Amino acid sequence: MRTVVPFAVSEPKTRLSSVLSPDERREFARAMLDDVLAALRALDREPEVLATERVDVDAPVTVDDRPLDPAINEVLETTDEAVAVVMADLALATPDALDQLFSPDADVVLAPGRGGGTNAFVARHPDFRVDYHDASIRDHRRIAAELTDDVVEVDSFRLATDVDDPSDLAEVLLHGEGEAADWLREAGFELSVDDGRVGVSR
Ligand SMILES: Nc1nc2c(ncn2[C@@H]2O[C@H](COP(=O)(O)OP(=O)(O)OP(=O)(O)O)[C@@H](O)[C@H]2O)c(=O)[nH]1
Ligand SMILES: C[C@H](OP(=O)(O)O)C(=O)O
Repeated sequence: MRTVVPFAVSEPKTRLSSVLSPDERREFARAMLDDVLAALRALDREPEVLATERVDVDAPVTVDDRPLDPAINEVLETTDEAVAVVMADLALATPDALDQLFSPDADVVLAPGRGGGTNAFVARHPDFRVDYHDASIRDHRRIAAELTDDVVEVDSFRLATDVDDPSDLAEVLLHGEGEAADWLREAGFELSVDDGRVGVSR
């Protein structure tokens, strides 16, 4: 099985622009990527990074500057074995959580994200293709169902938590166990609880 981690290098996490500078977004995105790669390696996976431009990471890198759909679909079209795709912003992903993605021996395994995305998947069916963005889990459920009945969805808080918006940073401080949580603390972020509302302050 190929394990692919897509990574936007130059302008990542624009939805965090209100709380992080461009350089901070690059650093934070990189910390989350490193956490995801480490969690995959702890499962004896050999992740490869599908990056929008050259990047110096401790993993094989394929550069493809096209958007996610054509880049990932080319991997699916040209690979004669199962493919796993795990997003680089799953800052809560642990080996145990990721094991829920790899353990089911189904034609397609989907890990939905809060807000409707598709945070990870495993495709053993050779004709599965991706259609990311705009609540993509709906599209991927349809695409998989058109191919096979053998589809499993992962119910995992950790795999469902991708870091898109400033409100997600609280989850990283609460539950993150890797570099991304450390990076936030070193950048001066703290958890804030005000009248039951949880957020971050800096
Ligand atoms: N290779 C590749 N990876 C991408 C691309 N767009 C997003 N990604 C990665 O896919 C993951 C999920 O995508 P998003 O949550 O949209 O990440 P993002 O584009 O950095 O975030 P926003 O700018 O806030 O939309 C992130 O870890 C990105 O690094 C792309 O066009 N190509
Ligand atoms: C890539 C995209 O991420 P989102 O924009 O939903 O965070 C998706 O999962 O379809």
